[in-house]
Amino acid sequence: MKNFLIAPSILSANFASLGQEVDAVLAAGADVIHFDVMDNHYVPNLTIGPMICKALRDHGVTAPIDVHLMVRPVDHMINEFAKAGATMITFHAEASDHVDRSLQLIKEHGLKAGLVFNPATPLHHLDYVMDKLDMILLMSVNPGFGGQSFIPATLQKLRDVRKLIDASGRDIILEIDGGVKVDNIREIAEAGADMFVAGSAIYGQADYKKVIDEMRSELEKANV
Ligand SMILES: O=C(CO)[C@@H](O)[C@H](O)COP(=O)(O)O
Repeated sequence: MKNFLIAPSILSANFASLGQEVDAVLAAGADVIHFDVMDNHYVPNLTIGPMICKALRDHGVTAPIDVHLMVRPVDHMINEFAKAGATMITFHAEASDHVDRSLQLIKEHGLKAGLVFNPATPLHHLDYVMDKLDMILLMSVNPGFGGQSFIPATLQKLRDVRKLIDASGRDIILEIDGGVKVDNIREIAEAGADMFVAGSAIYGQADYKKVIDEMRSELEKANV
């Protein structure tokens, strides 16, 4: 089976006990912690910053932390999250004045770097930077909130990006975020995704292990 990664989004966790919420999804079999950073400027919501990322590291979290920056500008936050213990950092191309420089900055910190595309953002931002990407994150909802429905047009976009990645010959993770559930994860995998962010589908259930196991068993059936 392909190396699929399941990344619970802590946006849907209980922030009053975040350390335990992260421990619980990792014990339940999650591969990566997805960390949504919103600034009430690039997106109409305000969430968590580098202090919380560092607090999770200090709490003892050793799993990869995937920081999704929904902020404008991005470079200062890249530096702060690198210090705070991020493993990978993605940002929206239109939120950076200098996309190539921001990608380089992430790489200089020794972290995985990626670009994020909103549902209607065209893929031309990939031109000329494929060689600097470790990940590409496609949003399958408009960013800002958990609990939205998967936008079906994203399936074709996944197929298009999968072709670009395969043609590049590079080992770039294709990440999908928004409305991922047990009942659509297989189709999303078949469209080309490797890494699956799921917030409400996991944290909205009492038994995190049961959902993650169900997701994995759907992924095992994927024809890829
Ligand atoms: O970045 C975002 C929203 O902007 C996501 O990471 C959501 O947190 C995903 O939540 P669900 O759609 O899985 O509930």
